[in-house]
Amino acid sequence: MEKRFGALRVLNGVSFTVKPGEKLSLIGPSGSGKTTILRILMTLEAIDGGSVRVDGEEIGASVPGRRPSRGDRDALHRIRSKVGMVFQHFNLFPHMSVLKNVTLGPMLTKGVDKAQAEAAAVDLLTMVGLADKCHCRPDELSGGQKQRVAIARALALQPKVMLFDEITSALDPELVEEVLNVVRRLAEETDMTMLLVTHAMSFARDFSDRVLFFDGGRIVEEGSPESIFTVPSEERTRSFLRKIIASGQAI
Ligand SMILES: Nc1ncnc2c1ncn2[C@@H]1O[C@H](COP(=O)(O)OP(=O)(O)OP(=O)(O)O)[C@@H](O)[C@H]1O
Repeated sequence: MEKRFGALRVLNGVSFTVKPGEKLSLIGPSGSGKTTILRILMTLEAIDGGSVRVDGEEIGASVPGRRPSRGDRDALHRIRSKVGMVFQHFNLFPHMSVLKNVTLGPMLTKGVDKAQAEAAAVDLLTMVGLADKCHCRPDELSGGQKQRVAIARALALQPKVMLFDEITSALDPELVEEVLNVVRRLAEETDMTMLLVTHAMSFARDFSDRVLFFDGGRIVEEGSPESIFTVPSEERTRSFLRKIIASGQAI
């Protein structure tokens, strides 16, 4: 796929396939295009070249000056219904209770009735350890709790693919583990396909079946966590990891 923002070429011939159930991490320097890939998969950004296929649904590049066809819009809609995303800054609805944040999607987009949506939401909130917070509003929660609500909200739509975009970057350090534990459990206990963009290398190493290293809008190297983190073959990967280690982060 290709992606530009104005004159800036953000993704340049990026091509990869993710197997059903695979846990994939996207790592690389700031600005290398990782978040843009997740936003494309979530249908929040259009591509300028190539195509994207999610669970058999394909979308092609947008054509300047041409409105997307009905078929393109339907494919976008079907892809969106298969993909859930958790963002760095939670993006909860601030004026709604935690429970409503989780029930709204299934009720609006899947026509699930209120009682059923609430029962499912309580189960999910229990799973993320927040059953006692159902009637709180987001501003009454810590960052870690908000992020766990955001995970429950994405799961409520029963996605086949979950995208996690730097979900601990906005958290105080002591809250990071409570969120990562939820992701760890999902990775271990479900067969969802999961893509993770992260600067937390030791988590990427534990979590992933495979790691893609990006730089300058391209995949520079891909492989198992062991190969990427212990014997990277590309100098750009080695240089990136040296900087991470020099900053004091464990890998
Ligand atoms: N909506 C936008 N308009 C213009 N430029 C954008 C937009 N979104 C992203 N970019 C630019 O695209 C490039 C890639 O951004 P992206 O957020 O995908 O990188 P990233 O690898 O996720 O970086 P980080 O690790 O800092 O989040 C950056 O140069 C960024 O400034």
